[in-house]
Amino acid sequence: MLYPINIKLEELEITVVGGGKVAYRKCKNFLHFTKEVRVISTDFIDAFDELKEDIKLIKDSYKEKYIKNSSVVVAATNNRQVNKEIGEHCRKCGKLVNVVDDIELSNFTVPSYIKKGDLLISISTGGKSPSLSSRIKKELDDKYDDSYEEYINLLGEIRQNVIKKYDDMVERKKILNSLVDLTLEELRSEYNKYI
Ligand SMILES: C[C@@]1(CC(=O)O)c2cc3[nH]c(cc4nc(cc5[nH]c(cc(n2)[C@H]1CCC(=O)O)[C@@](C)(CC(=O)O)[C@@H]5CCC(=O)O)C(CC(=O)O)=C4CCC(=O)O)c(CCC(=O)O)c3CC(=O)O
Ligand SMILES: NC(=O)C1=CN([C@@H]2O[C@H](COP(=O)(O)OP(=O)(O)OC[C@H]3O[C@@H](n4cnc5c(N)ncnc54)[C@H](O)[C@@H]3O)[C@@H](O)[C@H]2O)C=CC1
Repeated sequence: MLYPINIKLEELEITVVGGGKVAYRKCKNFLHFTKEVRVISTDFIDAFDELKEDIKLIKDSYKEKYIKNSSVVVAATNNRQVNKEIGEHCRKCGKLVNVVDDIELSNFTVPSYIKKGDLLISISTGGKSPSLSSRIKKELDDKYDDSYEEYINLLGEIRQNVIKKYDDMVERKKILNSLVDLTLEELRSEYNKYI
């Protein structure tokens, strides 16, 4: 069973090996959370053109030297043997590695997720059904709409003030717990009470 963590990617070198549909999806996801991704592949699908500002493309077949300084690696070629070699090498070096055709060799996987401002909900099935992860994501996307971005920003601002104003932990917790019962409209109108 894999442990969920939220990780700061900006400080890490990320390399995706492969230039097909799966590699493209992984790159796009990374770029929601960091500024630059390196991609090594013998060929790239055209979709990579739209990412070219934010990715560093290296057109070559995989070589160990390309991932020497990478902390996060995705093995996404269509060659099982190459993916396996990357996975085994990374595991030996203590790198984080996602082998897209071998969950056993991976020490991380990529969940489905929705992101509304700072709200992040991720879904995984332990590799049993990526299609189900994707389905659940669509269901949650309807429930947690774009208004959550503002809602969470308001909650965050109010929380900082409540922490400053109330020293009593019990009272503080009671207020913070009750704020999430309010709708966005209610929160907007109660905002001044706390600021
Ligand atoms: C283990 C994992 C490793 C990893 O890649 O991280 C993995 C592995 C594999 N996926 C395969 C197939 C498909 N993957 C998708 C889609 C997604 N796959 C994603 C994650 C994961 N996929 C990780 C586990 C996640 C979990 O625990 O649920 C998502 C969530 C995130 C992302 O990749 O961005 C993204 C949904 C994005 C979204 O909508 O949000 C679809 C759907 C489609 O394309 O329509 C299909 C075809 C239908 C099907 O198989 O269900 C195959 C078989 C390939 C073959 O047939 O040979 C393997 C290899 C194997 O199973 O060994
Ligand atoms: N984890 C996931 O979400 C999913 C995983 N898969 C698996 O992912 C693999 C890749 O799928 P696609 O992207 O659709 O394949 P694809 O055929 O579109 O792309 C494969 C890419 O790998 C590159 N490549 C091949 N050998 C290479 C090497 N030695 N060095 C560098 N680059 C190399 C090719 O140039 C090509 O760009 C499939 O084998 C499949 O088993 C498939 C669907 C979903």
